[in-house]
Amino acid sequence: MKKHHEVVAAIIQRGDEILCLQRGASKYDYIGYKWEFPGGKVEAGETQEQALVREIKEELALDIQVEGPLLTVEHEYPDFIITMHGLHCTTLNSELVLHEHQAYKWLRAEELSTLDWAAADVPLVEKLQA
Ligand SMILES: Nc1nc2c([nH]c(=O)n2[C@@H]2O[C@H](COP(=O)(O)OP(=O)(O)OP(=O)(O)O)[C@@H](O)[C@H]2O)c(=O)[nH]1
Repeated sequence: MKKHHEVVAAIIQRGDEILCLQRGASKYDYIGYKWEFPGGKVEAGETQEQALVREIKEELALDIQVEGPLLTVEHEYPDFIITMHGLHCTTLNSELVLHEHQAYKWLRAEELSTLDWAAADVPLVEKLQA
């Protein structure tokens, strides 16, 4: 049976721009170099909000405030399944450091579709553009 992960993803808004991150190489080629929203797996005993604040601090050295839900997506990849909660966030500081990703962009909602998104993110991008 495929592993199932609960994932949180931050839609971080700064003015009218949203933070997009590019992953590096991955053992799964369908994820490597894809664009995604910052975040990661919820660990045992954590709330979605706690997991997201922790992940964004680890990945970007950024302090965020979680504002509320955008959309939850369930997506089956060839090797695992994720339930991903996309949450609207704002930043408390704007200087970020890339600890785990290879690139970032701040884009307006209408520009998001210029990137090659991880498949699970497509519904989030569509909702942001609706
Ligand atoms: N953070 C994040 N993960 C996403 C997004 N879309 C998407 O398919 N994922 C997938 O969800 C999973 C999240 O795991 P992760 O690797 O970022 O999280 P983590 O740091 O807790 O995991 P690790 O410690 O195993 O590396 C990955 O398989 C990732 O490819 C997204 O927009 N943001």
